[in-house]
Amino acid sequence: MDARFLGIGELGGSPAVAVVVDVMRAFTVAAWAFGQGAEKVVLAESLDEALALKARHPDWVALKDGPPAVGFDAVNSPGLLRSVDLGGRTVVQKTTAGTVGALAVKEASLVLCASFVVAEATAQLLRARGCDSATFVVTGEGGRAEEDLACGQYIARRAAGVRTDAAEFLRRAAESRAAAELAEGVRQGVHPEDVALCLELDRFPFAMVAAPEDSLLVLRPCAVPSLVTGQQLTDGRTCPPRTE
Ligand SMILES: O=C(O)[C@H](CS(=O)(=O)O)OP(=O)(O)O
Ligand SMILES: [Mg+2]
Repeated sequence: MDARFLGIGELGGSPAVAVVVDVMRAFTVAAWAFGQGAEKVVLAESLDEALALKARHPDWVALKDGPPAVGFDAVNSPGLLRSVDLGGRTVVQKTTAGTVGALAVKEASLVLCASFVVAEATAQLLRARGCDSATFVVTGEGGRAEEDLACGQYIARRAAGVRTDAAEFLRRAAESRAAAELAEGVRQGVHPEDVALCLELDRFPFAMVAAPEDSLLVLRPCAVPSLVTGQQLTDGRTCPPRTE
C-alpha cells in the first residue's frame, strides 16, 4: 500500500482515501459509542454547532473533550462512556483533534476514522475496497502524535497484508505524550482506565465510515463479518454503500 502520513495542517486538499487516526481518544470513544449501541456519531464542526444540534434534537447525546460542561451529556472518555447505554441513540461529538481531522477530509470518497480498537477491521475494509493508496491523518500534535502515527503505520501494514506483531506499535502508543498526559491528570474528563482502553487491539469487529448526510458528517460502524473480537454488533448494522 502507498501510505502517506500527514498532520491536519499538512493535507493541502482532500485525498481520495483518508484514514483519520485518533487513538487518544476521539476514535476509541466513537467505537465505544457504537459498542454501547449508538446508531451514529455526528462529527460537529464546533462546540456551538454541537449545542445547536442538541437543542434541535434533545434526545441526542452531546459529547465533548475536556471537563464536563453545561449543555453536554458526556465527555471524551472510553472509560466513562462504557457504562452508558446508548442503544439507538445519536451521539454528537466535538473534540480538539479527531473530529477536526475527519472534517478536514470530508470531501474524500472514503473516510475511515480509526484507532487501535478497530485496527484490523479498518485494514480489512481498506483491502476489501481495493485501496492501494491511502492518506493517514495523524490528528494529534500537529501530525507528530506518536500514538496516532504508530496506529496508522500498523493499519497500513495490515491493509497491505503484511503479517505484523502489534506489540511494538502498542508500546510506542503507551509511551506517547498523550498517554502520559492522560495518566498524569494533565487532560480532563478522564477515567483511570482510559489509556488501557485506548490500547486494546481489535476490541471491536467494525470499521467506522464517515460520510455526508444532510449537510452533516456522520460516522457509522461498518461490520467486518469475518472478524471475531471482544464485542460484536448485534443488530445487523452494515456498511453504507460504496460511493467512489
Ligand atoms: O480528549 C482528548 O484526549 C483530546 C483532547 S486534548 O488533546 O486533551 O485537548 O481530544 P482528541 O480529539 O480526542 O485527541
Ligand atoms: Mg488524540
